Amino acid sequence: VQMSSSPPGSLSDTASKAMSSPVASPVTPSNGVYHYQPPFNILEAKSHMNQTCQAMEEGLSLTSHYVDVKVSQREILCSGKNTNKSLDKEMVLIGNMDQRKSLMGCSLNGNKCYILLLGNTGMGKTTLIRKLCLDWSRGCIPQFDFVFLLDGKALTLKEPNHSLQTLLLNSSSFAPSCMDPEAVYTQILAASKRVLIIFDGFDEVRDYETLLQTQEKDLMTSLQKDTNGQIYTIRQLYSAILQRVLLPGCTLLLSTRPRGTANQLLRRTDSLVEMYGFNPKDVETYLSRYFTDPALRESALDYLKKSSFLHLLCWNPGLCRLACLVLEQAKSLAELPRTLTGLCHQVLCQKLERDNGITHLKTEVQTEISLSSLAWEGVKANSSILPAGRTISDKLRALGHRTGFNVLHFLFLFVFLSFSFTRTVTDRIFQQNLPFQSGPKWRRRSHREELELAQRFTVGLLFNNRTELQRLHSYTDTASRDIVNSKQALLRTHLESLSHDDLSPAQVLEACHHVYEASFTCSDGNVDIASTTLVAHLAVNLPEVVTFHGVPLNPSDVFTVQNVLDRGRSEGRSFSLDLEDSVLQLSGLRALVALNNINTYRASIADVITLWEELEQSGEEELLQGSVSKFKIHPLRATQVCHIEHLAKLVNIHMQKKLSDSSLSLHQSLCIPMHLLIVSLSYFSLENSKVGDKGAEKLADVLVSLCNLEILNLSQNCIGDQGVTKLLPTLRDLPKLHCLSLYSNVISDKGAESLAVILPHMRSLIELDVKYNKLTDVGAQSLGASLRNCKKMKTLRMWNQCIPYGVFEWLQQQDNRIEWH
Ligand SMILES: Nc1ncnc2c1ncn2[C@@H]1O[C@H](COP(=O)(O)OP(=O)(O)OP(=O)(O)O)[C@@H](O)[C@H]1O
Repeated sequence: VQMSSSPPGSLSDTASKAMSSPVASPVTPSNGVYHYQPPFNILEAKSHMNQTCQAMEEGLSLTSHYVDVKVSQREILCSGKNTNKSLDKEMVLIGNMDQRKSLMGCSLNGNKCYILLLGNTGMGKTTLIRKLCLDWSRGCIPQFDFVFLLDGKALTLKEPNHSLQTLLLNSSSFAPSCMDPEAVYTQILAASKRVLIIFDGFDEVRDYETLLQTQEKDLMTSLQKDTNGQIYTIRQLYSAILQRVLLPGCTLLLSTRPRGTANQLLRRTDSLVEMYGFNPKDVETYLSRYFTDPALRESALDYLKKSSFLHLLCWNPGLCRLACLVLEQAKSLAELPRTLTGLCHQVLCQKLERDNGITHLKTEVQTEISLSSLAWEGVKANSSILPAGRTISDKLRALGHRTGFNVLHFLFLFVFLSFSFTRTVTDRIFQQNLPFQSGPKWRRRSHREELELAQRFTVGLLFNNRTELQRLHSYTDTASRDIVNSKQALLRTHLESLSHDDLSPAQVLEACHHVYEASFTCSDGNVDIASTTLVAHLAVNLPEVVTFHGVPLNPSDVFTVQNVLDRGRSEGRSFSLDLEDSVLQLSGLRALVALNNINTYRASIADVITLWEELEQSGEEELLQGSVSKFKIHPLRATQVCHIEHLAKLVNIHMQKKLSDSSLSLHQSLCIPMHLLIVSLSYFSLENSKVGDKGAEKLADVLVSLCNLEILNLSQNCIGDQGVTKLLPTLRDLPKLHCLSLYSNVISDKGAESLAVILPHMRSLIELDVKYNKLTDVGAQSLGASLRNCKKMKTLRMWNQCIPYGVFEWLQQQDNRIEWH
């Protein structure tokens, strides 16, 4: 990740060598030019940071194991209409090809003051942040003299015992001891532009949202005054930093998982950066760093490539690390886990066995509170933190640490869930916590990644090998069999009674995962018949159009979906797939499109074209032909200007009858279905897509081909007179266009006059909307006059504040055939 444009061996390092003692002012005038003077011994702070940030986890260090991942900048769509913004929706979802284009590295160039780093569990946010700190300590980010890494988990500390000074100098990743904290603090305040504060460890966006809520006025005034000796809670201080009450000039970097609503946060954020995990090459790099012995490395890589699902799970760096742990021990390919549950189960057993933990754990369970009830309490409270008020022995706590719950959240959950098949989890509680529940409580909770993972593990474990399960608790064989049997039956009834047509796209994906975990977790290779009927049941009952619209599909998601759809083939089913806004990799798109029981599919046009090009290059004619003929764009939902460009490219392919300029052959036959799809398009909406005048010009080229277009919605797009003038000749030639919306653009009288000239030639037009543009009475009257020659026109929406009501009434009297709004 390129964090800065300046070379290592930076200004601040050089300067700091010369300035090892604190100076009174960081900025001193000399000859009228201000030279920045670093305030204290930066080298000492950097050396401390270097040590604290190096270690990733047991035996791994950033220097030896870090894989340079790319991050992607995402656009924020602020329509301003939605008061309860969900982060997932408000960020512009981009297809794989656009994603690649935006892999440009995260530039902390000082202009971006509020940066949000997004990524799901295990995607490497903390690791990236540590690398950033390490880079700073090595002088690669010279624009910051102070970097403070603050822990989100500290929010749970309720006691008011910090001032800003002690928070930064004692509770962050900063130097362990400061010779003259007062002086350093003064420097920090005076040079807040050279301060980077990083918040890591919050579970989700919601945590930040709550910190942005308005605080009491007295408290804010007191914080602003920053009176010496005054102390606050961590929450108050975090909140004041995020609300720019404290250190207003500093740069903020917040890391979080992307779930939850983020109304206020999105408004403040300057830059949104997302982590996409490892690509196949990164996985190889990781393995080659993890396995230093060449023979071991080769066999691990070979095993991994042969275990499809495990290989795909490595897309998540956290899971890649777990995969390496099992690869390290695997003696044969057959031993490798085939599900997420299997992977976590093996890692857990490995860790427990190494620490001789099973014995401890069994004793603990018998003498202490039951771990299973703790697990369910945690899941029910949506928390991975051990429930407060419970007395948990130090031994158990230490075991939790050893098994990695501080490192990998889900592993921790797994430890506890392994015990959920005990009597303390009654059938009623078990049923209440099964997936796909409805009701307001669940609507809120169902967004929780932890809960979904817990449910997935539960299903996987239930169908796991009995002896494996028994390794983790001390029940007798019969008792454990009864418990598992009764819970398996409950789960089966639950899954089979689902109304599949009512499942949301995300729930369909979850269902695919559940049945996959149930079918393939069992490590002895004996696939349980009951669990495979779950796959068949889902495949038979899925609706004909399976949509994952707007649900990002990672490589392992694609695998489980493919598993169910493919099973549908043997059950005589075929499907239409909606993969629009599913942000899936090309390999995933290819895998799904290649299924021969897929009738049609929709996906990002740019990704689809790239797939075709790849198939053409690799000479896979049959697959190319299939993927062209199955592709469907109708009804087209274009929401960004780049979608117009992609559509233009598609039209171009159709016109030229070849995929690219370098294509040798024409694909006459391949172009026919595409041609039909494009020209059959009747509805085209680009509402609120920042089209602008430039986009309008590109759009005009595309619209030429859409001769069946009936409805065109271009509302809220900043299209002005120039843009509308470019569009008009094309609009005039669309023979079927009966509804045109240019609502809420910036068209003024000049544009309205051009429109008035063209209107009588748009013979099918029935409804025109130019409401909330910049027309005055002049433009309104031009349009009004033109309407007399528009035979079919029935409705004109044109009102805005600049048109006097009298003009409106007058127009109405002139032509009462038209409905005026
Ligand atoms: N770039 C990387 N290079 C090497 N290993 C990585 C990288 N990113 C992540 N990892 C591995 O994945 C593990 C999980 O990563 P990390 O803790 O940074 O994820 P996270 O996004 O912060 O997760 P959470 O949201 O659960 O806190 C790390 O402990 C490390 O082993």
